[in-house]
Amino acid sequence: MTVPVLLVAGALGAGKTTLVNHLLRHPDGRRIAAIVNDFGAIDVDAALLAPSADGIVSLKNGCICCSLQGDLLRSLMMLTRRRPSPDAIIIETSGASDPAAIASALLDPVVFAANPLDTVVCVVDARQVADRPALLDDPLWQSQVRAADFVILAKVDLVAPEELEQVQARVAARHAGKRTFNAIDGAVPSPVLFSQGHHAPAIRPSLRAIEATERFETMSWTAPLPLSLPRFQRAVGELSSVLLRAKGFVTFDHQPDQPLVFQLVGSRVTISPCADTAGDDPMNRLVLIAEVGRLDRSAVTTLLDATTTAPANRNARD
Ligand SMILES: Nc1nc2c(ncn2[C@@H]2O[C@H](COP(=O)(O)OP(=O)(O)OP(=O)(O)O)[C@@H](O)[C@H]2O)c(=O)[nH]1
Repeated sequence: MTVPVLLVAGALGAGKTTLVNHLLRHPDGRRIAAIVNDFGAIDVDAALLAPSADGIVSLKNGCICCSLQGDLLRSLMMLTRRRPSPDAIIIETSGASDPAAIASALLDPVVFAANPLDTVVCVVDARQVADRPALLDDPLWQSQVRAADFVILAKVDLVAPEELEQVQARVAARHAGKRTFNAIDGAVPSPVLFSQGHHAPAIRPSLRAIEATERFETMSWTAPLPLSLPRFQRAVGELSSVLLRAKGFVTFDHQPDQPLVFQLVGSRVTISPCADTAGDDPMNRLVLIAEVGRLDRSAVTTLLDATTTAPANRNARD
């Protein structure tokens, strides 16, 4: 039994989970399984994925390009053996992953025979590139785009038409001939991503795979009590200059029954309602990611702990 693989790469917060969710919600008759890789210790992406998927495996607390490669290959084998077997398996890399390293593992002849690498896509946040074009020259971003057959320019709803043209021109200038597709909320026609025949993807392994742990560090924060919204907003304001990415679930004291999804990408924050979160998990759980050396863990913990409405903080001013 062979089950082809779609590899979804892209920087932290680019819009990978949103794209995978779109594909799971619009499977066009395919049974699609997914393997998601969160760099942090808390399972945020798996919790945000459509329950309709034909199997989801979450590999967390490391990168499938380095420390979790064995787990990735075991998960692929496990999903392939499911009955009925999936028609396709999507692998969503963590934003810290170098897809070239994952692709070379997948191009191993034994793995390829069972799980041919069908397509590699790189999701690029069009808003981030419009704001900071130099990101395209970052070695990890370059490696992610270079490894891809297609670039998905995500969040095009957040850029003006002339900005979008500039972003497209910048990608083309650095990666001549690379085909790009625009996406809003991950909406890309699935036939583009699931090709009929398998082909050699555009992988050129980088000279040296970029080790995620050399570049990024992550910490988790949890709290069992609701948070004060103004205090949390202030804390996030203070942290946003240090953080590259943060995500997770929060609950505020004025709406203690409404779990919310918290997302921070660069300096952009969104908080949106969440249908459900896992029953026994703490009501607030966040993963925070920054460049190595920039996270003062105890200061961040103290700052965030002070946003809870725990008795010790009740007298703090909002
Ligand atoms: N406005 C807008 N927001 C988007 C779009 N796509 C994704 N987002 C938002 O961008 C944030 C990050 O999206 P994710 O899909 O979680 O990004 P990711 O690449 O999976 O993030 P990591 O796995 O943490 O690297 C979320 O708040 C999304 O709702 C889009 O097309 N338009």
